Amino acid sequence: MRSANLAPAERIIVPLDVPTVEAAVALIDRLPQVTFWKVGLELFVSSGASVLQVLKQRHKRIFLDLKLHDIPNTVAGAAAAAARYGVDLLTVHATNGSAGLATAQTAATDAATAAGLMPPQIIAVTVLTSIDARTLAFELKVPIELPEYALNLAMLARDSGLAGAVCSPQEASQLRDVCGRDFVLVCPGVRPSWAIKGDQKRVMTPAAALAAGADYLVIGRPITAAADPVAAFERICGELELS
Ligand SMILES: O=c1ccn([C@@H]2O[C@H](COP(=O)(O)O)[C@@H](O)[C@H]2O)c(=O)[nH]1
Repeated sequence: MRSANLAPAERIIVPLDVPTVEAAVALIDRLPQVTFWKVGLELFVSSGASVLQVLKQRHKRIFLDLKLHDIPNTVAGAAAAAARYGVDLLTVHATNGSAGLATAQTAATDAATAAGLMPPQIIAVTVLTSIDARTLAFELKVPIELPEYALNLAMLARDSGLAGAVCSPQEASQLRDVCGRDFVLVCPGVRPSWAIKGDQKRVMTPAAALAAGADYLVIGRPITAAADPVAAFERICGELELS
């Protein structure tokens, strides 16, 4: 999934972080200009896969953000099941290690091919954007600097055959330089200057994130929790077009 010729609006992935499929459909229909939606843990756990069908019917691209993390056999089974839904992107944690990452990609590719579908691009979550350097060092006891740790995890994903990584835009430039132009970088932790950070710790503005090398920006609450989500989405697109 090369992203070279995409318009700014096509680079924005909006998460459906809502508790019911009805709320998800309302959001999808309120924002017809959004081409790429993310289904994450809240909606998938509450409502299962039905929303994926809704998105398919509306010809939307789908990022299934389940952040799979388990032993290789279990991750492979879940990745294969996800691939049979015909999703475009799927997440696993890079900390699965190389065996789990490689098995997930193979299982997803085999399952999609057997079903006559395009295989999903599997991308590895490096360091959650809600984690700051202090938490990484003092709670998680990771003994190297956060940017170096994120880079190591991205390289592990690349060397295990994955298509890309999820990272903070603060690490995007370094990951782009090392992992190459074709490695897909998906960045949450994106906040326009006028939005609040909430629980996100390692943030950048949308324009700065794209300039740093992100292919896709995951932008949720600044759009979905805005009084006028359509105006918020258009404002971000306008800022990206000016940059
Ligand atoms: O490191 C990560 C990985 C995934 N996410 C997901 O992205 C969105 C961000 O939503 P906002 O409302 O823009 O904060 C959310 O669905 C997370 O699960 C992330 O934030 N950080």
